[in-house]
Amino acid sequence: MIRGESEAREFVARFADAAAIERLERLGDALAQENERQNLVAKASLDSMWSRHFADSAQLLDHVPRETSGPWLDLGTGAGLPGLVIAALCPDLEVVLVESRKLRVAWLERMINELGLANCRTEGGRLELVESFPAGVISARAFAPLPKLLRLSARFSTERTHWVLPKGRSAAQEVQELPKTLRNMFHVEQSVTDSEAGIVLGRGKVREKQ
Ligand SMILES: C[S@@+](CC[C@H](N)C(=O)[O-])C[C@H]1O[C@@H](n2cnc3c(N)ncnc32)[C@H](O)[C@@H]1O
Repeated sequence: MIRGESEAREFVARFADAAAIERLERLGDALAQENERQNLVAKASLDSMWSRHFADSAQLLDHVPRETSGPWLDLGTGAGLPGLVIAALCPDLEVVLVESRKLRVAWLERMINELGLANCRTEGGRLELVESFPAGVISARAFAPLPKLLRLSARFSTERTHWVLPKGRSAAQEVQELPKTLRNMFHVEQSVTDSEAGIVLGRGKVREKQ
């Protein structure tokens, strides 16, 4: 379990080179500033940016095989979590950020430009209106209850899709409440940033009609 900001930095550094860590430093500074204009993350979390946000996002990489090809589809990216952090850490991986709120989309696009993330793009608008494509990975943090999340994103999944869904303290219960066929597809691993939080993990195609 990660305790404190310096452990969180060390944890994130496992996944990336110095240039990527520098990108996250810049992202952290910009996020703190932007948070004064729009409410991107809880104010109280700004002092623990690395543990609450960056390590919390980066840990998803431990659940996706290195050879996985993209695109990595992040639903309801908001402040950039986890999708923008993943894009900053993995410049060779194509990452698509879906976000419906205009101000947040503008923030994400500004950061993609400022950090020079040629591997990352936004789909500004509601997920329901985004044209389907086969996603290598689907992630979503604090986006929607699991049944709704799966219903809205099923059409992007294939037999090869990895699902990495940080779900906080409700993870096990949300999986338990899924219909049996879906329940068998998913399991929960403990988060390294919060001992009571879980990440819902799975592989494969979710049918659009459940
Ligand atoms: C609670 S925030 C979480 C943001 C970020 N993932 C995080 O963990 O900090 C949920 C985000 O999903 C976006 N959102 C909600 N419904 C959406 C939809 N149908 N399509 C695209 N974005 C959506 C919201 O605008 C919001 O930014």
